Amino acid sequence: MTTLSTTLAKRLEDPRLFRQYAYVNGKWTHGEGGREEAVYDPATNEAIGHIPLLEANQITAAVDAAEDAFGQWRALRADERCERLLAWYDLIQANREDLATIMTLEQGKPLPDSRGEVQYGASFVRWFAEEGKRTYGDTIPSPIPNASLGTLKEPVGISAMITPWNFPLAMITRKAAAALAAGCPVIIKPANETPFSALALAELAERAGIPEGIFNVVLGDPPEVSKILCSEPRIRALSFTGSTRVGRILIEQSANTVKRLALELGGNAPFIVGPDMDPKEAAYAAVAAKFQTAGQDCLAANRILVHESIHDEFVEQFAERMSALTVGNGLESEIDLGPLIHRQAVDKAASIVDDAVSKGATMVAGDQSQAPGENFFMPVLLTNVTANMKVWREENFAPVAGITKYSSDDEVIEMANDTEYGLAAYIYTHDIRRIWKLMRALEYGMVSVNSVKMTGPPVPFGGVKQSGLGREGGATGIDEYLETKYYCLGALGSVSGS
Ligand SMILES: NC(=O)c1ccc[n+]([C@@H]2O[C@H](COP(=O)([O-])OP(=O)(O)OC[C@H]3O[C@@H](n4cnc5c(N)ncnc54)[C@H](O)[C@@H]3O)[C@@H](O)[C@H]2O)c1
Ligand SMILES: N[C@@H](CC=O)C(=O)O
Repeated sequence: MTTLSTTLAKRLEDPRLFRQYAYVNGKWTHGEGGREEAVYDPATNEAIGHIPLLEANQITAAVDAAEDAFGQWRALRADERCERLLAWYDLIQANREDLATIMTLEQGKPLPDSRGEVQYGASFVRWFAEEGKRTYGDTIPSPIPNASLGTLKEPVGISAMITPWNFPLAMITRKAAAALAAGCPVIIKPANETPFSALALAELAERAGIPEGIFNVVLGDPPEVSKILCSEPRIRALSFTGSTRVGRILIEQSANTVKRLALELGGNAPFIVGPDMDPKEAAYAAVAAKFQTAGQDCLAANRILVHESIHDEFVEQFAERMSALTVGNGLESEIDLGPLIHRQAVDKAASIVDDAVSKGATMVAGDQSQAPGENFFMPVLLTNVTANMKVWREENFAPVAGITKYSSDDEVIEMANDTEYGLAAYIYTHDIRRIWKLMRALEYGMVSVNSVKMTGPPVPFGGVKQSGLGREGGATGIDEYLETKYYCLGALGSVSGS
């Protein structure tokens, strides 16, 4: 196994947070078959470390460990699990600068954004630590004589989590904290592009006193590992965040074991600007909603739909604001957009732009000769975007903004819903009737009105249509990891009120 890369060694206050092993049953584990994979800093293409690719029997060993540990963990009182989770939360906070550095090195996002994600990720741990104490069952008025009926909430069992590279920490904590609080052991398979944030979380979970076997991070060839996790009958729940393409594969692979599935999949968010809006205010908001994480965000404004009466002024303001965005290595200061995750993402972005231009879109800005490195993509602004273009149909996951004109509310509703996706939508207008009409008509799991920011621990995060199943966070996020057990206590004698 390679030693710490010099870049990381120099930058971390606590180098033990940088682990190049899987974490199974409380032990740092190498691959028994000797296979490993390099992890690269997308800004420089420098290898920052290596991860082992585990063999099938090692993944099964993680399930064995989780099975052995489950009984003790579920038997803890909810407030005892809460204490462990709060200790984990405190450790994440105490190490936030190192966690942010690791994230920027493996993911590329600017350091202030990484700090924001660490904070965001930690907030789910605190939220679910508390929610675990409120997993109430019900009392049911009995239709059966002399019986008492009700429900208990019980942990679903071993829960597997497969997570993406764009939010390498928060997409783990939003799932794992809920499962742990509910009393479930977790087996996490992070994206191979960004494993080190997950492994740092494992190190901190161990320090927080989360017992061996309860928090596992497995690494390997993604299709190989996912297939084992999906077909393993002892794993009762699978929570996945990633593309709709892979989500569909996991649904199929989980069919034989009839797992509980929570799927947070792709988005294709419309950003609707009403005729009453100040074009500058709306354009600045649209730039913020489009370019976070260099456009590699499931909530990114993928299709910007602007009323014809303010379209030209909006485009002008958008272009001006966009031209002020700085692109560079996320470790440097004053950077707005880091690199894309790898070269294939750059090629995909370029092909989406080429497709749009070949079908009649106008490229207002986006000179790629200015890109500061191989994996960077300069922000692009396209106008005259139409529904036959990839930039409309696909989640572009890149800093490519496409603007389309519309003329009426009914037209924009139809345009916005013209997609298989249904994660998030933005509406910018101050007209209350329009707000209400659009909000009700949009086929999306989340609608944000006059606000770019829409997420946080109390929010039921999730999509409709092919953007997923279930909700993460909020008052119901923990339910993904709980079973409802109904009970009927009969022959109680005549108890008044039973
Ligand atoms: N809805 C949400 O909350 C949310 C949040 C973040 C990202 N996303 C989505 O994630 C996608 C981007 O992330 P990504 O590129 O990492 O997604 P991805 O689907 O390629 O990968 C996600 C995870 O699946 C694994 N994987 C990849 N191929 C696999 C296969 N054939 N079989 C099994 N597992 C496989 C990856 O290793 C990774 O761990 C976007 O579509 C984005 O919208 C959604
Ligand atoms: N930005 C999302 C993650 C999607 O990529 C979130 O806030 O959870």
